[in-house]
Amino acid sequence: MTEVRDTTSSGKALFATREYAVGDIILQEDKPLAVLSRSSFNTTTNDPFTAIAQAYQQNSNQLDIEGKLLSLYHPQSDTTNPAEQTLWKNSQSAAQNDNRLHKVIMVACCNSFQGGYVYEQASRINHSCQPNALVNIQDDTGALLVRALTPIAVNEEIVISYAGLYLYADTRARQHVLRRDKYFDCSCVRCQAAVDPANTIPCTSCHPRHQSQLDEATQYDDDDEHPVNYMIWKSDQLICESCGHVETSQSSVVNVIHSISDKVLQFFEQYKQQDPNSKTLSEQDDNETQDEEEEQLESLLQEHLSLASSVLGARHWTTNLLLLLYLDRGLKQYNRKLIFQQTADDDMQLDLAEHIDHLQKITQFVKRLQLHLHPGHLLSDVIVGIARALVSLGDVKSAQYATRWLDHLNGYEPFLSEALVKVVDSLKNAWKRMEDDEPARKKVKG
Ligand SMILES: C[S@@+](CC[C@H](N)C(=O)[O-])C[C@H]1O[C@@H](n2cnc3c(N)ncnc32)[C@H](O)[C@@H]1O
Repeated sequence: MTEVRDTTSSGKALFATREYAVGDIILQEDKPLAVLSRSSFNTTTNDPFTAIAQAYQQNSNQLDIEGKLLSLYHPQSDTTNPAEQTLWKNSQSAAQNDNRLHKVIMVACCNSFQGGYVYEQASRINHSCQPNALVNIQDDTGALLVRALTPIAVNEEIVISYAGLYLYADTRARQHVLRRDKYFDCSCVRCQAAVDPANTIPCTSCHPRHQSQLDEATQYDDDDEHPVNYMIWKSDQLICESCGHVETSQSSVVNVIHSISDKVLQFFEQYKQQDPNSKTLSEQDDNETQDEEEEQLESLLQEHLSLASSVLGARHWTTNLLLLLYLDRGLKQYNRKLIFQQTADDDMQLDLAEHIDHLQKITQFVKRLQLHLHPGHLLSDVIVGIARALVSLGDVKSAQYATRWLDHLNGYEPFLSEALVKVVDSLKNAWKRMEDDEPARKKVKG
């Protein structure tokens, strides 16, 4: 049960009128009000604003929904917000002097979910970098469910993340992406907090750099006898938690952090566009070109990961999100190899040990952010990937270890697809099946 109310800083918003526990359904909309995206209709342009205009004009119930669409949020002509001014200006020519169409385009830009879906109620839900709810949309029908990610009290605002993977980035990067892609300046609690744990680097005084590079022990931070001292971003400066050394926002260190963060952000965009999994069938290249692109992308990923970890260290968001992409790719390659080889050879076992080490590091990073979100929110796919790879080794011990990893997903079941819940259950029980089969296997071997 929810209600739309006005707020002082972010327009209208959706509020809870009863308590919700984690996993409860807050809102359900069986179909969207409109689908306004390039892929939804037969659009013939590369300009995203013209694509929205074409999609709208081809929408058969255009006249019935126009009133409802125009009542959704869109910038006014006198807006003083630079991001909204840009949206206003850049979308104007696509509307070809049709004021209503211009507003529809802006409504789509400010309110649509992935796939171009715009909803009557869900499009009233504001963004927060500390969300308490998660939206799930069925690809084919556009049916939408909003579930509570954290316990929600009566009169609490329902907030979701519009930031995708960047939810786990630092404040500067999140704000940049939201301004660029969603046209607003985020005023959420996390953006206003003094401390930004995603922007953490080894202390520049305790760990002097050689040609701006960290030594390997500091970079990997896995030697318990020589712990690394970290600087945390607090109220506009980096402060060492151990020696008290300070780097102000004007220091060259901060410039370096910004320039690497910008480079990584650019790389993420390139990765999103080139990743074969995110391309539609008509966009996919032939096998040879695909292999070349894959190789290039992989070496670029490695290059960026090595830059981030050697300069910004193991706890910085750039290192951890790049590591997550690397892990995801590694697990997919592992599974592909397994299909051809049936059993994992020594090299694959070493790869798997490295993947597990990476997953441990990213899990620690997520905990340090203190977002009050379940680790499954970022890591469910890779946790299942690791468990699948462990079970494929075929021995009881590895399968038991897989179960321990899958236990990290306890409590996150309402957010997993039905198919994935089945996979998780079957992987969790794999060691019991192996144990039952063990005498028979030993007999065959003997
Ligand atoms: C999908 S609408 C959400 C509902 C909207 N507030 C309304 O009045 O209908 C998205 C717009 O809400 C505002 N908004 C959402 N989250 C915000 C936030 N964290 N900080 C500031 N503005 C926000 C921005 O104007 C954004 O373009």
